[in-house]
Amino acid sequence: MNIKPYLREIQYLREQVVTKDEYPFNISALKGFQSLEFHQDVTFIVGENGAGKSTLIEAIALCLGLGAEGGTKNVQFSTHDNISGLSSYLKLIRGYKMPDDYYFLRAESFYNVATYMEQTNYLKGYGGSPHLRSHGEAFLAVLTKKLQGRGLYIFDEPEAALSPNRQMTALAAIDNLVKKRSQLIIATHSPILLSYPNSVIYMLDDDGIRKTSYEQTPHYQITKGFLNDYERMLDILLDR
Ligand SMILES: Nc1ncnc2c1ncn2[C@@H]1O[C@H](COP(=O)(O)OP(=O)(O)OP(=O)(O)O)[C@@H](O)[C@H]1O
Repeated sequence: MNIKPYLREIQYLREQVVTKDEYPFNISALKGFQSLEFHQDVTFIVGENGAGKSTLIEAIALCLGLGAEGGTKNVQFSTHDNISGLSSYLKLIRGYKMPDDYYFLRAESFYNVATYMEQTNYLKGYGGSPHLRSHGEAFLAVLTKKLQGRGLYIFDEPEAALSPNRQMTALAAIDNLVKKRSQLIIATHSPILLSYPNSVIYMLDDDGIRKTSYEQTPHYQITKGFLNDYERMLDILLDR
């Protein structure tokens, strides 16, 4: 029996927002946004820097009861006071089964989570202190050791510390988690991760949030264009 998706949809209660001209409600991509349906395996959120991916991903994580800086549900701390109010206006539509496991892997604050895990001496599943590994090694240890499957996992730029080779390792780790009945929601800039087939890709831009295909993403097109003819691209970019 298929127990997924754990999370079916989010709905944005925009009509209840009073301060529509303030962050995060003034983000262009959110202006016409009403709801977003999740894929039972992987949902990708993409968009240009500043499009609002982290804001949306953080709000989904907060609605699920995860801490803003990441980690498991037990990790609840904040090193700074810049959490957006978006989560108060999101309604989660869940599936009929709850996941057994939750994790929010957030590249920008992973260091803080690692410090917190060390201070609280709770390193179970991490295979030792993340601080005693490279940034990329520590990320991969979360994907391959900490996450147990049957989980709902939220990742924000998991590729941040990974070489292209290790991004392919991460892709295989994501597939392994899907095969262990997990559902993942991933904000990414990685054309390697985005190739994952059992997925939907949502693009955030000034026109809103829309579904797109892998080959239509700028990530695919720009990377392909650059690598296919990097000398010509360098001529243009460097004006030579
Ligand atoms: N705490 C904040 N207060 C005010 N504006 C903010 C805050 N955090 C982010 N913003 C703005 O909101 C917009 C969306 O930011 P967000 O971090 O969600 O983008 P992103 O798509 O995740 O970008 P990136 O790919 O660079 O991580 C940006 O214009 C950003 O400057």
